[in-house]
Amino acid sequence: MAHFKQGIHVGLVLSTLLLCTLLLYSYHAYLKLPVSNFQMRGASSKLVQSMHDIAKAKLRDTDNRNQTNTISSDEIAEEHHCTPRRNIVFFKMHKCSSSTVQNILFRYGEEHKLDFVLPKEGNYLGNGQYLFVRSLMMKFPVKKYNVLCHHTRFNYRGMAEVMHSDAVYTTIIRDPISMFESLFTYGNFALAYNLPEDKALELFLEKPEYYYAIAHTAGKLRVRNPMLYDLGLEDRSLGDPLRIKRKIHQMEYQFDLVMITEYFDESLILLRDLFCWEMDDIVYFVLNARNKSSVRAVSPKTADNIRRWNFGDVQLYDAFNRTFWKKVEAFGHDRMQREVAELRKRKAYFKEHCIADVVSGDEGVWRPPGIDIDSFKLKPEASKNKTCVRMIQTELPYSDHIRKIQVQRYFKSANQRD
Ligand SMILES: Nc1ncnc2c1ncn2[C@@H]1O[C@H](COP(=O)(O)OS(=O)(=O)O)[C@@H](OP(=O)(O)O)[C@H]1O
Repeated sequence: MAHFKQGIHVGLVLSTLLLCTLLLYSYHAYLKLPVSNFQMRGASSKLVQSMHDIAKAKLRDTDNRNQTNTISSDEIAEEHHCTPRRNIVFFKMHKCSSSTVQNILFRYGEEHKLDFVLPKEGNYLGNGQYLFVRSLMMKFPVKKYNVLCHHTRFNYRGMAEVMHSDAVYTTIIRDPISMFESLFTYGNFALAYNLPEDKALELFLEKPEYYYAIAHTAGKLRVRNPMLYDLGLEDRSLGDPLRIKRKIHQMEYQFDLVMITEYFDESLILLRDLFCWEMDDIVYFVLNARNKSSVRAVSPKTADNIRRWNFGDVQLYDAFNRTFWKKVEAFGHDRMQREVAELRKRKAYFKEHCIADVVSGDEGVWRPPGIDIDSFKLKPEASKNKTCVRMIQTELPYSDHIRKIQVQRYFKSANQRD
């Protein structure tokens, strides 16, 4: 009996020791886990971001969002250095300063001879209603493409099929109030709903369900939660709180960076950090801005109505605003201030050297009837400077140019090239 008790005692001591060892081991393993983006600081941010990227790439490759992925140290070491990103999806969100970002990508892609996913003509992959699928694009003899940055409806699977597996996914969103007003006015929804132009927005928002039903039948207009619509949320889910929540949650995994129009320069600094690009790669002039005379004032009541009707976009904006500021915090507020100041200095430099004048309603710049768009006139000496010329080039002519050089690259023999 005494032996038996002693045996139990020894057994208990041994199992306690084993348990302690296991606990210590797990704690050690826990400490080695990647910290969240929120905790990132300065130089370490790229490493953690890379780990995050690898984890996301794995998530995508396995296409199993519930699976837990382990990251090997080899993978981390390989990703530790900063290599400029050339495989990029920029989901071009309507009326969210996306033409300005697209121009940055056009310039970088042209300079580095990257392969773009291109519409067969014009600037839309599809007609704005279809989710992206490869049949909407021009075919080139390449297995995968580098950059996708034209208007379409977001479809992660469809895009992943044509993009490299390490592509970074980005987009931009805007305050739902100014976004909706811009979309409504620029899109001339007054005409579509047969409403008097000067009160169309207010009248639409008095009976949005009624007008939405008309739009729905016509299957044409993105008038409810337009950002979520662009992001691929099905029409029938645009008023469904649960599906909206799920969509936003899914986006947290699918996008590496969601920029914010209201913090455009800060957004570009985060983009530059993610892409590992030079400061001059992200300089820009604001493109596709309406002249003030074409912008409608929004009263507080109308603003409330816009928010109520577009509650999904409001949730989207709020969620990614929080994510955005966590990223800024991780990046470092001081560093952000310094880099924004540097970007603005470079912008001022290019403005001084390139721009003679800002004009409104230029015939050469596409604009909807009745809307004036601001555009730029170059200084005579800048008209031969490629950077200046490209920086002011609007979406349609620049898309044509990119299409032309890509066709030349793949389909025309050397002696046919001009
Ligand atoms: N840098 C920067 N900062 C703030 N706002 C900016 C910027 N660049 C463009 N914009 C505004 O974005 C609107 C145009 O958006 P898009 O280019 O996405 O429009 S489009 O869908 O391609 O037609 C358009 O908004 P509205 O003028 O209100 O229509 C532009 O003024």
